[in-house]
Amino acid sequence: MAPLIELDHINFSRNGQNILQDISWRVESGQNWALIGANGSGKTTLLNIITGYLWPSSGHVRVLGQEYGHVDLREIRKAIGWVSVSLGDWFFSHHGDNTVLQVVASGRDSSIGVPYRNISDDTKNDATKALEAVRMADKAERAYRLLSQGERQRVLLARAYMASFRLLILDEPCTGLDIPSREMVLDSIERLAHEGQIALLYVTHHVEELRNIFSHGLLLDHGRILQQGRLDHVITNQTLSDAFGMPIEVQWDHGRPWVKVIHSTYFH
Ligand SMILES: Nc1ncnc2c1ncn2[C@@H]1O[C@H](COP(=O)(O)OP(=O)(O)OP(=O)(O)O)[C@@H](O)[C@H]1O
Repeated sequence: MAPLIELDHINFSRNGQNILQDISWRVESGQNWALIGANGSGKTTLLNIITGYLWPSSGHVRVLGQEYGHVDLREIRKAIGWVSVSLGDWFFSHHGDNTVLQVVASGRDSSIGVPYRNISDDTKNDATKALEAVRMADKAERAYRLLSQGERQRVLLARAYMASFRLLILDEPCTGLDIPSREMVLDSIERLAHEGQIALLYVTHHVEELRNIFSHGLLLDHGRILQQGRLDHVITNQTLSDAFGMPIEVQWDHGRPWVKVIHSTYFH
């Protein structure tokens, strides 16, 4: 089977600034990747190239076996989900009065619009199962706007269950969450990883969010790949200290990395 993502020597510059440099990366199906990097390291730019919203200055992009430039991007995008806090905000402002069930059901055709009526019984049943998977079934009839930030993220994950995505981008889904809310979102992601046939691409600068469902990592530093491969090779004292520009120590616990800043000379 063709790799889900193949990037060959991607460069991207804007206004004379090299934002991404010489990025070569393959994501095979069956792998879940973490995309890690400090603020401004190029993560969002890379995601926009993968989803065809930005065009690289040079290099080749193939996604789901299709070479960009020779493919209908709308078809590719139907196979790629992108869950982010901004998507949650968008639903809040455009469809906040809809019920949680309606928002989840709208994932069935991967459209951004929400079907207000005429949800078939099959879709309703599937949406209810998806809500059970993220432990939100009891709030199915509640208006989406009444949910907390963490609940919103779990509803968007349930919505992603409904679509037949092959690749799901989880773009800093724990932003703004307290510890229990974060762990509940991570529980939902873990269930999605175990139950779904979806490859996950988890974007973060908080490596302690990476539970052991993530097999591989790509670490960006100022638009270049600092390290890629198995997650435990990518997240090390050395690589994180280099990427974040301060001394960091990693401790692994049940396949999950936790970080400690060694001393705070950085800001002095
Ligand atoms: N259109 C553009 N024109 C000029 N510079 C840009 C453009 N888009 C992004 N940049 C710059 O490219 C760099 C990478 O930005 P990007 O948003 O990809 O980083 P990021 O890793 O997603 O950051 P964050 O974690 O803060 O979201 C930044 O320095 C940003 O200012």
